[in-house]
Order: sequence, then structure tokens, then C-alpha cells
Amino acid sequence: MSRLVVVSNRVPVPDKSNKAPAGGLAVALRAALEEKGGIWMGWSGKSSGEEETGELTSIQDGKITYALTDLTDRDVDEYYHGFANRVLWPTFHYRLDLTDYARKEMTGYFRVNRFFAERLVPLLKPDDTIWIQDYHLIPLAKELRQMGVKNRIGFFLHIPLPPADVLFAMPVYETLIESLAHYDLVGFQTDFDHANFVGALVREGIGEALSGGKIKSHNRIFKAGYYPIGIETAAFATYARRAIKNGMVKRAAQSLEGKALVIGVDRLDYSKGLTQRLDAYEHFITANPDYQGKVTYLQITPKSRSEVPEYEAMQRTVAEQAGRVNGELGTVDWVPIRYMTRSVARPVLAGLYRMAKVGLVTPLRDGMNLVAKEYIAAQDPDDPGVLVLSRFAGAAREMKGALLVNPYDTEGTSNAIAKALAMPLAERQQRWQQMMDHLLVHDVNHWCDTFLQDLMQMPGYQAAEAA
Ligand SMILES: O=P(O)(O)OC[C@H]1O[C@H](O[C@H]2O[C@H](CO)[C@@H](O)[C@H](O)[C@H]2O)[C@H](O)[C@@H](O)[C@@H]1O
Ligand SMILES: O=c1ccn([C@@H]2O[C@H](COP(=O)(O)OP(=O)(O)O)[C@@H](O)[C@H]2O)c(=O)[nH]1
Repeated sequence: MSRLVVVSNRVPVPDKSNKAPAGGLAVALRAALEEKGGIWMGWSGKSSGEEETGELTSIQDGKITYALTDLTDRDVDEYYHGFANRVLWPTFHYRLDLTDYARKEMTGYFRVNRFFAERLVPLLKPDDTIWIQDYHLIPLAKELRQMGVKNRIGFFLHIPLPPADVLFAMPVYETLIESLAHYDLVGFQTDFDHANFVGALVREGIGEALSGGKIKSHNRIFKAGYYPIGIETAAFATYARRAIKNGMVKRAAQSLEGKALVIGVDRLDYSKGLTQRLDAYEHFITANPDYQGKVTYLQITPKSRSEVPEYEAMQRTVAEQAGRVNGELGTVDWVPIRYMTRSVARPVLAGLYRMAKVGLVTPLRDGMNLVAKEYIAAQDPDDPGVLVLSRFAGAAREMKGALLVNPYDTEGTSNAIAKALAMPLAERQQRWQQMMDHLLVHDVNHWCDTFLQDLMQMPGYQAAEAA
């Protein structure tokens, strides 16, 4: 059986001192690695200062070897904060206004990808299956091919892929598209992302769609498809059921004093639509005065990528906005918004989701959004809450029982909050059941298995295949 080699920017190394269960992606990939045996390689999250680090740190856990590399300060700055998070992230999230393209950082991005390839090659065996994750590592297959690697290589993009008009505004788009042609399978989160990719190739005259999801481009035939990522649905539902015994969850429930809970959980990221969401909540409270003092909105927003200027600026904007709404609408015995920037462990999150009558997931653009799926998995079947979901989250392609909103439409989102809070039990149950049935089948193992099955069906790397 062929070994699996996963490469991602961040590597969820198991931490025995941390009792919190890992996220679904880590669990699914770990399960696949455990079954096949394999390697998970990536950045340690640490900087080695000015000097390039010599050795990979290797951690053995059962049949899995975690292989971690430090990066220099310059690498972290140019590759991660710079090109990945100031060019690729905003462009792929349709935010050309926030894209800050610089040639130096682009060079750093390609340099770090080559560095990853150099580190990976000595670890590889000829029949390993390689699965590369996300936008940080788009050029990695090309680098590996140049070093003679002929293994099957798959790539999964966790964030959206925008249409050609947006994508082509990025100065280096040709090189990145060409890089994708070195994979055997390229996976996206949704049918829209997949269609945008094929559309961009066709429009540029650099690719054509063949039958069976195959694509001919840059003298290669490879496959592209969509594989919406799932969560560990059944396990998450169990955490949520058990969470009522958790001390912190109990204290949170008592502190509500009977008020209806509305919850939002997002990294502090401009793609998550936080300012628009706060506007919508303010509008809801103002337009529905009967709810004053009867509802509490808890927004859990761990800080993220704080070294990137746009993220740092957002920390102030969102905190000030939450403070202003509380100042203007709050009373001596009611705070409309509880806003926190500390992260919350997943078992506690599961309990909070279950307690919440409304899950507010309103990104301006999101690859998938696992919070939307976790909120549904955590609900009590006898009294489920309602998901208010942005139509621009990848999750909206699957979660048909949600109240879909346009997050730019303040009044529309405000109306959806009101509708969710007033929704009769029978309708809530019918909507929830439909989504839960879907999530139980389309869980994270399903995502992992379908991607790997499709990858294994590819014939392997043949440079002259399409000639
Ligand atoms: O590693 P960070 O820079 O701290 O960022 C955290 C992760 O954010 C992104 O998540 C995406 O993947 C999710 C799972 O597929 C998806 O639900 C979500 O919509 C995406 O935004 C990023 O793509 C990851 O690489 C980061 O680790
Ligand atoms: O305080 C927090 C906030 C978020 N999360 C987890 O972070 C993930 C966020 O994933 P999502 O796909 O929603 O967005 P991303 O941050 O990857 O863009 C989810 O699994 C959340 O449960 C968490 O564990 N603690």
C-alpha cells in the first residue's frame, strides 16, 4: 500500500498536554495517515532568526512522522505574512482593494516553496502519494517535478478561487496557473470555485476541459474537481451533548439569565464580514425594540495574522464598533454584545453552539466555513437553533436548510436574525434535520476518502501525456 505524504503550511502536531480535540481536518488527515502510514510535513510555526535551519525536526506518533521545518524571519515575512496573506488571501477572497503586491515577497514565496521541496525530496519513496494543502504551497508540485519527483501529487485549495477577472489582476497569475498543471488532481471546495478555474483556463486559451473532469493544459492532462470539506460530524455532536457538564459552559448558561443567545465564531479576519454583521445586529435591535434586554450576541473572535497591517487595523475597528453599539444600546442591566478575542477550546465551543438559538455565519467570502457545520452538528435535535448563513460561504452550497443572507445587505441580515429567533419548532427541526443528514454522510472522512480515491485513479506523472 502506498504511503501518504501530506504537506501543509501549518502542521497540527499532537499535543499530549492539550486535551482539546483537534480540528476536523487534522483528525481526517491523521486517520488517513495512520491507516496508510506516512509523513506530515510543514512549517513548525517558529522562526530560526536570520540563519536558515539545518535539520527537519522529526516527531514520531504511531505510524505518522511529523517533519517540521523552521523558517527564517525573512521567509516568514515574505512567504507567509507577505505573499500568502497580502496577495493570495485577499485576491482569492475577491478583495483586490486589500491586495499589496510586491515582487520581493513573491520571490520569497517561490523561494520557500523550493526550500520545502528540497526538504521533502529526501523523505520520499517512489510509490508515495503526496497531498499538498492550500494556497501557501501552490508551486510545490512544480518544484518537486523539477527535482525528478514522478509520484502522484494532489492539491486541495481550502480558500475560494475567484473568477478570471479577479484572478488575472494578480501580476503572477500565469505562473500560478501553470504550477497547478503539475498536479495530478486539483481539488476545490465548491462547484463555483471549480468552474472559475476551468473558466479561467478556457478564457485565457491555456486549457481545455475534457470528459470526466480531466483538463488538458500546459502539455499535461490532470483532473480537477470539487470536494467540499466536512467536519467530524458524529464526534462533534457527542462533544456538544456532553458539554452541558463543562463548568465553563454551565457558567455561560447561567450568565444568560434566560436571554436568547446569538453566536458568532470567526478568526479576526476581514473576509468574515464582522463589521457588516455588527451593523446588522445593531439594526435588528433597533428595529425590534421588544428584543432589547432579551437577547445576547456572543462574538468569539481570536486574533489572527496580527503582523499583517490589515489585520492589525481590523482589531481596533471591530473592538471600537462593538464598544459603540454597547454604549448606545446597552442599559444598566443588559450588554447587547459580548465581544472576546481570546480563543475558546472546541469542547466549550460545542456547548456554546448548542446553547445558541441563532448561529450567525456571515462572511463576505469564505472557502467553506467549518463553524457553520459545527453549529449544526452541535444542536439539540429536540430544540435546534437556526443557522443564518452568508450565500458567499462555500458552506452555503450544501447547507440548504439555513437562512441564506447577503452579508452586504444590513436590513436583509437583520430580518433573518428576527426570523430565526421567531421560527416555530417544527420548521427549525425540519431545516436542521435536512442539514444534519447531509453532514453525517458528507463528513471529513468522506472528503478525505473521495479526494484520495480520485487521486489514486490518476495514471501518475507522464510528462508527454498530453503532447
Ligand atoms: O493558518 P492561519 O494563517 O492562522 O489561518 C487559519 C486557516 O485559515 C484558512 O482556513 C480555510 O480552510 C478551512 C478548512 O477547509 C475553510 O473552512 C475556511 O473557509 C478557509 O478559510 C486557511 O485556508 C488555512 O490554510 C489556515 O490554516
Ligand atoms: O475560539 C475558537 C474559534 C474557532 N475555533 C475553530 O476554528 C475553526 C475555524 O474554521 P473555519 O473553517 O470556520 O474558518 P477559518 O478560520 O479556517 O478561515 C473551527 O473549527 C472552529 O471550531 C476554535 O477552535 N476556537
